[in-house]
Amino acid sequence: MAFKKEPEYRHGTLPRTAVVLVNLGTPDAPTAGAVRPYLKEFLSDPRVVEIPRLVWSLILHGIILPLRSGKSARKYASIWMKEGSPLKVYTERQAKLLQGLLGERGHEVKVVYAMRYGAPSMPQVLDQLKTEGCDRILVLPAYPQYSATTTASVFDAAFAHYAQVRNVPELRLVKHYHDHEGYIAALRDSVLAHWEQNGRGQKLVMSFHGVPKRTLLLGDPYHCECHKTARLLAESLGLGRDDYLVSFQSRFGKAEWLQPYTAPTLVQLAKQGVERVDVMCPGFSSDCLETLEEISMEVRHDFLTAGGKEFHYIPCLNDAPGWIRALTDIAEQHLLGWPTMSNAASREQAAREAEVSRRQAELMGAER
Ligand SMILES: C=CC1=C(C)c2cc3[nH]c(cc4nc(cc5[nH]c(cc1n2)c(C)c5CCC(=O)O)C(CCC(=O)O)=C4C)c(C)c3C=C
Ligand SMILES: [Fe+2]
Ligand SMILES: [Fe+2]
Repeated sequence: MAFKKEPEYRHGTLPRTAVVLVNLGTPDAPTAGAVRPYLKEFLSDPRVVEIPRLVWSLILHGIILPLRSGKSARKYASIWMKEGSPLKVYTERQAKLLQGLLGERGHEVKVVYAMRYGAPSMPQVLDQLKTEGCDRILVLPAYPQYSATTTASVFDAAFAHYAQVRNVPELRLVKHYHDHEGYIAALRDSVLAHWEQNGRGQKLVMSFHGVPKRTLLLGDPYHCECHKTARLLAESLGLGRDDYLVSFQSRFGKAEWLQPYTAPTLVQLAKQGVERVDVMCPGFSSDCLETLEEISMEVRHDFLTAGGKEFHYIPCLNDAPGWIRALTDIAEQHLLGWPTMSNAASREQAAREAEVSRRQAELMGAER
């Protein structure tokens, strides 16, 4: 295969380091016509559905896409914001705010966002950074917990893109931050703020996106990382073992997924006489279809129908200032060792280096 010709970029253009915040992706519009190609791209990823390709292709094109696109579009329509899909709106805001805070901390870094599926696509964004002369790239997936279905797929897309590039940039990847103190503190603060405003429920339910149970048996650490996040958050809130629950949502298909499942868990709580629950989704850094529609609408309905009285949904971290600080800390910790200081600082460093070179040259002259 032929590697592409290198673009002519503007040498000396700052910054040369970029952070790419990558989220899952979302359709461009809440219509069947826009949802279908998005689902096709997403569900064709072998990291997401581990079924022999030919069999899966028949199921996907024959059953899933025709049946699900319209149904899914109606759900998207129920949560669409005037600026667009919540997932994209919040991811874009996070990238802007991260850019601002890294700048305030003296880093000369460009922050952009990309989507694993849909737009703006990773190849498009990584190509753009190349033409701008960025040769150090930090890929920061928006997923706190590592899973092969999500995080590894983002890494695959970066590797696949650079496999076609002649002059590959330095590349760093953030694998996870499920136990990062800033992330846990931001979650804790969001719960405390909610309790302060609305009072406190009998149980705090932490619902994470599910994955097939088979992936856990094959060694994916996702399940473990979700439980660690939950334990650390519970500890930081001073909760006892009976005060909170971990569950897994968004099951897809007939196979067994991680248990317990969120919706049946809430129905069971209602039937046991639990009147008020607080529900949060710590694995999603932005609100999206799976939180706003599935949890805050569908599961709320299930709980109330089963006899529950009050269902409080605690929003995701979205653009909360504490979360942006944590995200900035995470990025900063991974940028360590890369020359990202501001122009002023790098000019000072350049002046110091020039002085050292001048002295060395003098010494070499003296030795001759
Ligand atoms: C088919 C298997 C799926 C796996 C495995 C899976 C893992 C997984 N997903 C997220 C985060 C999100 N998923 C979202 C939507 C979504 N997820 C699946 C399927 C799987 N996810 C589908 C088919 C959809 C589309 C919506 C639908 O038709 O039901 C979203 C929301 C996107 C949005 O636009 O708002 C997120 C976010 C994680 C974290 C994860 C594994 C850990
Ligand atoms: Fe999903
Ligand atoms: Fe869902």
